[in-house]
Amino acid sequence: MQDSDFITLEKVEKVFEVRKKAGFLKRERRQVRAVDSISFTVARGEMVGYIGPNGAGKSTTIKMLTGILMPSAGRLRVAGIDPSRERTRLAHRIGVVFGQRTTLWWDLPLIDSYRLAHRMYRIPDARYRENLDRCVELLELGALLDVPVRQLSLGQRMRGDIAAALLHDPEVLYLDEPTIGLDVVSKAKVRGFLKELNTERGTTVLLTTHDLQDIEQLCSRVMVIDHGRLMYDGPLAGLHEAGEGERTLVVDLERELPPIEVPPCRVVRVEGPRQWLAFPAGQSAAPLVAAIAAAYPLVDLSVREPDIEAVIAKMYAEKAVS
Ligand SMILES: Nc1ncnc2c1ncn2[C@@H]1O[C@H](COP(=O)(O)OP(=O)(O)OP(=O)(O)O)[C@@H](O)[C@H]1O
Repeated sequence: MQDSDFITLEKVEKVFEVRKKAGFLKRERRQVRAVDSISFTVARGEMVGYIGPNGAGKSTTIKMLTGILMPSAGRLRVAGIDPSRERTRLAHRIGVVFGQRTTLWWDLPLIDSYRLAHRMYRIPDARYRENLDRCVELLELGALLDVPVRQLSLGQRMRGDIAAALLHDPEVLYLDEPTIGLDVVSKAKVRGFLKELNTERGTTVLLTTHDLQDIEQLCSRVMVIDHGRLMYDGPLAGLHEAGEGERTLVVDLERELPPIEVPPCRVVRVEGPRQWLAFPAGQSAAPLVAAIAAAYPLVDLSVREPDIEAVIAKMYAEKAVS
């Protein structure tokens, strides 16, 4: 294994057999192809976004990469290890964070979950101390260590979960929606920490998210999966181009007025004094904001990023036309 193919998938498939009720006593068998012949490699130290609509096959891929699920076909290696055959050996080299679920002990103080990880992974004492101190400092967990996990806010718990996944120095970190439900400040903290982890420690990160800003701020490369197939693999800028992504200016005027006319903005919605203006994602908002402020009685304004679903939907629409 070389550093360039630290994670390797070759025509990986996962087919689930599901039984569906088809009458009073009858059940029909049906196959769901959750992952359909996916191939990619991730180099050591890369930080890659893995995105797609609900049910696209993201979690199934991550579960195969951790060894929880066995592929139905294809070849898969993480750090030279076949995950489903050597799950325990791999566990010492990877960390996993699921945004919607916690691996922490709900009723116990946060520090107890870390002590457990210390023993479970047989982390040498000095290494454990060093990693814990570092996480506590960078993730601002100092005041939270003695608080039972159930009393933590979502953002605090997420930071606690990330620390738990890193105490054993994993070379690979899988993050499934690490910023879901977090406020702006918590999101910034989590992103800042992940960026530092990647640059300072060279940790390889695979990130699943619905938040395009996570990708924008963290990943130089993004993969899009839909219906189990890899639809795009490249830089985020290219995805915007492929999807002709648009951002939206939400403008509050002093009073109700006819639709704003500032090209290339396109008014997509009007509600009383509030108007929504779409503009190309690649374009800077600053000159548009200045033009609107000069010509209209502006009270407030914000910029909304396109969500992943919108970008992907556009990408398909473009493909269908061409
Ligand atoms: N254990 C299972 N048994 C049967 N079908 C499954 C199972 N796990 C996943 N699936 C199906 O496989 C497909 C892919 O699911 P997966 O959870 O990987 O998607 P996802 O991209 O992670 O979606 P989300 O963003 O909603 O988490 C879906 O159609 C799902 O219903």
